[in-house]
Amino acid sequence: MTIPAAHAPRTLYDKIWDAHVVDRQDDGTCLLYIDRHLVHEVTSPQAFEGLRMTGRTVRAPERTIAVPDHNVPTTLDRQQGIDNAESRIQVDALDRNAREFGVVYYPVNDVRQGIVHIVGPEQGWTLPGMTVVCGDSHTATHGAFGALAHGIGTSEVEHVLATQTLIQGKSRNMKVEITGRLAPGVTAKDIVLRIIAETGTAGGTGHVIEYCGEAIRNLSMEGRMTICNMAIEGGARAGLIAPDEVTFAYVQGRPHAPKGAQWEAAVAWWKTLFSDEGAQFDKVLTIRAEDIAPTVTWGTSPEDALPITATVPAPESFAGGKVDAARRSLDYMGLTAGMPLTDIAIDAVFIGSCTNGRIEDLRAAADVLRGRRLAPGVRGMVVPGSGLVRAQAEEEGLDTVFLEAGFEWRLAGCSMCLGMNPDQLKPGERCAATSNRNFEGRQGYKGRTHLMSPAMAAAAGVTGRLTDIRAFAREPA
Ligand SMILES: CC(C)[C@H](C(=O)O)[C@@H](O)C(=O)O
Ligand code: SF4
Repeated sequence: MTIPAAHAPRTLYDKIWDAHVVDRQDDGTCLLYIDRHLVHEVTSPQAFEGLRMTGRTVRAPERTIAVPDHNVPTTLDRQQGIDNAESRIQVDALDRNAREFGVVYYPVNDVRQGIVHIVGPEQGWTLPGMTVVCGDSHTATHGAFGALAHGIGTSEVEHVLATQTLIQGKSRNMKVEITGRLAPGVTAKDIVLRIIAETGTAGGTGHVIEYCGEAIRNLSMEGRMTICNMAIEGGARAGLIAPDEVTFAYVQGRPHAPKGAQWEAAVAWWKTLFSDEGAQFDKVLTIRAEDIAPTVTWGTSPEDALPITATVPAPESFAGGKVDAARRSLDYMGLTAGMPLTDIAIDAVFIGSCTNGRIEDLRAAADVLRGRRLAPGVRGMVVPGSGLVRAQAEEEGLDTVFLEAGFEWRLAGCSMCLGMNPDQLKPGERCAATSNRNFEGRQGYKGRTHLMSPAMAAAAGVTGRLTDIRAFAREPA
């Protein structure tokens, strides 16, 4: 029996896509309606300039949300302004553009300012079933709500500003299922590092990944955002998680979430947003949660990830082109094959970013640090993902825990995730980081990055070495 097209089982991705098609060309290319356009200062100046030069306006300013994050200083004196000219020009341009074009705007001195991917969900701009775009690759984060969230380039930013639509070809469907339950000490970050270690950074190329399975269902929204945030590091166009009661509870009551009868109607629709029984995926990966260990990266690509109990791999153990890449990675990272990962000494700890800069991440780090101190010679920085995350942490006394442990307690921004502001590693410095990219120079010229969960980064700070949180948790503070 052939199932009529209208009733053919569809994936979550298919459903959101279909609901947003404005126009379809013969070759399948579509014009999609965009529900939310998030804007930061790095990828928007030319786009606004393009509008200005052609006398156009922003089509839907009430759906356009601007916030500076990459270049802002995170020190308490940041109202004094930005020293670096390039950074200052970008932040000033956003300020001028946001006001001139009348978009929603959280300036640097607003308590709601923060990393764009933390602010969107926090304010209730990001909702299930929406299309969300931003001139930023980690827009995938918003997929945690069951929203189709794409990173776009600057010319596309201009197109969306002007038309509230985006030209897109449809990606293929990929399913990543995490069955069973996570062991103690294992977090969303470990799941996603493990996934990328298995698929490689190109494994998701041309696909939208839907993450599902018991271990995903059991994650908080914070954990789900950590997973979707790194979909892009696995090469995918976007990551998605079907919305459920956890999602609705997170969204309800947020400033821009629907209210009253609109809320009821919205939830009724959101409940239809899941992949139908029998829906076809082009690619499937299944991992047992029980098999996932606390995971860290050893190299200069997010796929260079291993359980903390492993040793630094020998380049010859890889196949093809990866042999040279691994050799170069080890050289850059200053590591020797065969060395236990837990022998790697660190100089710095960075807790923050759109991957792990939310309140739960800060709580997890503080739980490890309570009554403990950074190892001698190790410097640490906690950078909340938004002003509201910072305020919440202070209400819970987490700032005191961090300060007593010897960490700096900063204002919100991207900070040392990519060091576009003064928060950078010095050449040769090695950092336990909760961010998402360990590329050469990512956190500062010749800086060395090991990616891991907030609890693992905190534990590394205390011992001065990469540390297995499971063994650490048994030691008295
Ligand atoms: C600056 C911006 C365009 C970039 C991105 O697209 O991801 C940044 O956020 C990053 O994480 O490298
Ligand atoms: S926190 Fe890092 S990954 Fe996230 S948007 Fe900022 S620079 Fe990009």
